[in-house]
Amino acid sequence: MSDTPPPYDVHRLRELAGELIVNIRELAQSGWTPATSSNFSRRLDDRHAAITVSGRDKGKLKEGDIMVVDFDGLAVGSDHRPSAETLLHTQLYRRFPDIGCILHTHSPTQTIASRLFAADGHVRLEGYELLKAFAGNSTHEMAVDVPVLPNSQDMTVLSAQVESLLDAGPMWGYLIDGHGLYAWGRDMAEARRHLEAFEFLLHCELELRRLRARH
Ligand SMILES: CSCCC(=O)C(=O)COP(=O)(O)O
Ligand SMILES: [Zn+2]
Repeated sequence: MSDTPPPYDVHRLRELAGELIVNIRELAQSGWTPATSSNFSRRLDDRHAAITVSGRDKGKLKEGDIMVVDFDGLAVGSDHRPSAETLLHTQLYRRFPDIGCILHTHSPTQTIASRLFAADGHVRLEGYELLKAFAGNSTHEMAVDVPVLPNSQDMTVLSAQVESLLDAGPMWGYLIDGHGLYAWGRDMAEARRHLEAFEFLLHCELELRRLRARH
């Protein structure tokens, strides 16, 4: 065992791991994390994040299923493999000091919407009261275009696409085609609010599409 203390606050890590586990279990119970999919993280400090270990059943997470990475995506003080999508988390923590929590889920609604709207490159959410759930919005009289990125197993490809989108304007999340949704916020409460707003609004768009196709 090493005598060198870890380069992060161990008490803060335990606190954040507890919060992650409670929230991830709730999301798993909603059916948003099938077949070990999805990954989740919290900023620990200005160089480290707590993130889920790759491949774990998100409905049965324990404290040992949360590990620490630096903002290069390298494991810190752990032999586990961090989420395969770690780079998509660390790029946001690096770029935005205000982001404290990132949630990535694979709900049926998110995945179906990503397929249906992939050709458009975005899903337009317009005129909904729930747009006010996104931090900084105070009216329904606006539109939010949720980007839909082509999927890739190469995280450098995906993260480069995300960087270009972030250069273009403010975002609260994005879809990846045939894959799922990324959403984030200052803390867990804000990230959950954004995630749940996306889920609700995407569901509305899918239902509207279904109903309009009948008439
Ligand atoms: C069987 S899920 C495929 C990988 C994925 O999309 C995901 O969200 C989970 O990957 P992780 O390495 O974070 O477990
Ligand atoms: Zn995924």
